[in-house]
Amino acid sequence: MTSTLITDIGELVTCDGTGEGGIGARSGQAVVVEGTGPGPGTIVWVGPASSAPAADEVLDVGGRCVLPGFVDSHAHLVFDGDRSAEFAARMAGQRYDGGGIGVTVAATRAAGDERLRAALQARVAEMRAQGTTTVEVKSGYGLAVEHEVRALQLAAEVTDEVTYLGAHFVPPEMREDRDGYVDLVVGEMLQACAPHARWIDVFCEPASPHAFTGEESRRVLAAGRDAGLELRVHGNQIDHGPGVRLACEMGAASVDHCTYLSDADVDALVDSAATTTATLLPGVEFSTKSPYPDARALLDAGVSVAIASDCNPGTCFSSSMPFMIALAVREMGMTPSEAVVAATRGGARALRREDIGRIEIGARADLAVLQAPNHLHLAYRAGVPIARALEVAGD
Ligand SMILES: N=CN[C@@H](CCC(=O)O)C(=O)O
Ligand SMILES: [Zn+2]
Repeated sequence: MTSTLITDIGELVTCDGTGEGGIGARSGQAVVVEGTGPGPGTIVWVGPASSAPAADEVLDVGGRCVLPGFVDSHAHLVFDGDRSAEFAARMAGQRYDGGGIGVTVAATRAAGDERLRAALQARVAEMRAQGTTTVEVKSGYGLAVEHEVRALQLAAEVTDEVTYLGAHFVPPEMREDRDGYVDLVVGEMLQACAPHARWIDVFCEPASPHAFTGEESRRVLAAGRDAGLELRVHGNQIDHGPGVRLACEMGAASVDHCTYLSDADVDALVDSAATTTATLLPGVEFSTKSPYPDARALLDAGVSVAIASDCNPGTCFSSSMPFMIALAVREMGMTPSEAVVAATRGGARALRREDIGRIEIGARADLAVLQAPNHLHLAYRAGVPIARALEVAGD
């Protein structure tokens, strides 16, 4: 067991629920971490630097800001292929309708295991280099039994938060038999995939011919729950629809996107705030030229809000949680404190995790450090790589 005392912290952002937006930011603090390595240690002490206990090692962070590592609770990282031309077309006015998923499915199916693994590992490393210490990873670009299982197995090599998303898109070979594809997703594919996943997700979007209706989504989620998986939903991304209310009704941990919300959707999110988090993905609005959801109104109404990257080749090929924080502040009406909390403790809540997303005694020592004195710089210095995961001896 090695203990490490982290000292000379400019601002310690605990996200402990106190202070403006729950940021729990304090100066003059120190943190002690204990670990046996490999893997993250545990936070064993937090308090005034003047009364810090002795430790085996001292890590002087030189007046920088220390905060919980970002919890990116929505990402699609197992894929091959390039869709940059689709992005350029959208910037020229084309609307996103989900059809491009088929391009990624073809490329991903054709890729060898080693190629997919290397790409996945590089994406996770890219995230860590920007301060993300937990990421959820979905399947959904295989859409055939062996390809979905392969994606989940690869995802499990890099995270515990693995999500089965067979209901991402109706693949081309099943286009004439949608019902048959849903049968597969809730039948043989689910049986093969459930042992490799914690979560099940569905792209509930009746506005897209490529995605799933409310009733199809209900079937997928119910089958997943029966198979022991917990629920997440892609909802209300392209247009108004049933996704948000379905997620709330079925007790999903998170409903993600929430771009188009009716008053009834907001009411459902308020009523379900103890169970269901609205995970906002502002990089998608940026990359699809869509309207940003009104996070201010959701927070004021009492909705549980997280922000995540949705890193994927179609709607947002950015892995940067600092960029998402900057967008949340600039475009969605969140204060800098609220955005940081939504990217840490909020993401943890969307994953039903209490051991991450906060700096408290007993939490995992998943920490990030900023090349800056305080958290305001995350949005203030948008586009500048000031955040990174903090490596602590004993980890
Ligand atoms: N909308 C569904 N899934 C992804 C996009 C997938 C893609 O276009 O490749 C999303 O979360 O935005
Ligand atoms: Zn997604």
